[in-house]
Amino acid sequence: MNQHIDPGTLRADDGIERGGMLLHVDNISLSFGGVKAITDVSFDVKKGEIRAIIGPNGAGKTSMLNVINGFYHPQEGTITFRGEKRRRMRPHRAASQGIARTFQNIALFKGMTTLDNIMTGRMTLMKSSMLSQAMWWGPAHREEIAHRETVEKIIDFLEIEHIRKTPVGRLPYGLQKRVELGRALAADPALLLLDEPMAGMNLEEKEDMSRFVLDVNQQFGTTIALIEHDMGVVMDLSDRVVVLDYGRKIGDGTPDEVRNNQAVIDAYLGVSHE
Ligand SMILES: Nc1ncnc2c1ncn2[C@@H]1O[C@H](COP(=O)(O)OP(=O)(O)OP(=O)(O)O)[C@@H](O)[C@H]1O
Repeated sequence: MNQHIDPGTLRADDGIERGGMLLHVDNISLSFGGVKAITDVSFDVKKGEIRAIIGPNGAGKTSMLNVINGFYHPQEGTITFRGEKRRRMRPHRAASQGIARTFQNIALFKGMTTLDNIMTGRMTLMKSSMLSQAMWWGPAHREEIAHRETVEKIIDFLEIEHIRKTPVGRLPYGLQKRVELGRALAADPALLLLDEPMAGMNLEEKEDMSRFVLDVNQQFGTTIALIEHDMGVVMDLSDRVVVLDYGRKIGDGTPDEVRNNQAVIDAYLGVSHE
């Protein structure tokens, strides 16, 4: 059984009510040379919800996550996060503002243990200087103990105590994905971006991961935006779904609304756009 984590150990309340607007994506367009990855896309993410971004291959989903976390800078449009309209910024700023993400291809330190990988997720929250951290001195010592406690709670929550000392490169794929979720969670995100969290998983691993994503959302109250190809998972997990096709938004609504949207059905059946 999952241990309940006291949200008080996590990020301070940002004043946005559950259901209030956490993120606005407004009229975003992004090109790479002549390739238009995203064209005039707008949507929002409400605090506390699970928001899926779906669409066929090459629809612009990963590009959109990269715009949200500051990795790509769109030519047009604006991102407003927690009421603040963003100017150009780097991903580490997004992390310190409370946006964390996982990647399509796992991006963990393979030679490091589960515990150390998850600990790296707390780096952006560490206040003591690099020097005092390196010397394990005074405030740095106390700070590390506090961070370590939170990391241990995350390890309990994700039921990975048995692999806490195992180098992640030795773990099966499904567990590596879970460690990556743990590392993102350790950053104490206000918005958690998951890029295909179930990709490459077998049915049992998918069920486990779905349960953890739901538990993170419900027990931590973390807002989640996820890309996922498995429609069963998307329809089960999400509160609302935005659908992209060839870089444009073609649908937006509850899973039922999206399922019955003719443009979405056509896109998935490969109906011509000419
Ligand atoms: N760094 C880049 N340089 C050039 N083109 C890019 C770059 N990133 C994405 N693209 C192009 O932008 C378009 C959208 O790609 P993106 O990876 O965002 O789609 P996706 O919906 O995530 O696809 P998939 O489901 O296959 O991962 C594609 O045509 C892709 O080739």
